[in-house]
Amino acid sequence: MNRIARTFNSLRDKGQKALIVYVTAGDPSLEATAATIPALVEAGADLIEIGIPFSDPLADGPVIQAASSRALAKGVRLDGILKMTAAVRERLPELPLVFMTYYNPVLQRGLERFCRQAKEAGVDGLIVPDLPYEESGPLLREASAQGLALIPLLAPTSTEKRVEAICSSAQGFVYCVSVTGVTGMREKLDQELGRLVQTVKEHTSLPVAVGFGIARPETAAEVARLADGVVVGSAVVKLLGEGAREEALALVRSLARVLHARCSA
Ligand SMILES: O=P(O)(O)OC[C@@H](O)[C@@H](O)c1c[nH]c2ccccc12
Repeated sequence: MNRIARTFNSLRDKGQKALIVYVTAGDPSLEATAATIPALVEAGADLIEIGIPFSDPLADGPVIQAASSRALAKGVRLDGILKMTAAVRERLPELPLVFMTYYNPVLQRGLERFCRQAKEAGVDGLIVPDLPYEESGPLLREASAQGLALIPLLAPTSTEKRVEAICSSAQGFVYCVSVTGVTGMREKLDQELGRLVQTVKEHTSLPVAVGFGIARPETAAEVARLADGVVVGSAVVKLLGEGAREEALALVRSLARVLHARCSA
């Protein structure tokens, strides 16, 4: 069993939900990211999503866009990110690590080489938001060959037919986007979220995580009633970007507290 499955299984056995935390690699520096990830885990993160900064992050809102620009301006590139990831992996052998990358950096490196190098660095899965399911075959093959999970994204606007098709080739977990739009903090979740998670659960036995717009423990608790995990990005990235590291860790602790409270669902 791989680290992603092991983590979700052991949380489920304890009646807990997964806290997935996203960080942009290299903001403010790769050294800082390498030090922040263990601190986030110590604060309660169960899985870390490492964002590879990209110049046209079309699925990202202002907070993560700004973090990506800052990292790129500092000269953060894929080779450095792979090295940083390998160092984190060495420190935290059991932590599930997922790369969030747009398709361009993958294509530039070459699908086979990208997947091999990610695997060598200790990565467990990939999220590629701008790769349409219809065109995901080649990457799915290379990722599978390396034992990397290609984690799909589904939105409240996805039709049931599409949910079914995407679930049939999904690996790791299924990422449900809670709102249509870009990443970022929001006050309210989409009314359709419950229906989407339900439909996904009818088509796969993989864990389901929900992300986009979750910033507060109250919202996380609401989502945890529906899904197996919650993804939090912008809220943490914003605080880290402001140099408010202690506040970022406090936020993660407060999210972990509600998600790791034993629930009966
Ligand atoms: O930032 P938010 O709203 O908390 O959403 C999580 C998100 O940041 C992370 O999963 C992510 C960052 N960039 C992405 C692009 C596509 C899908 C997901 C992501």
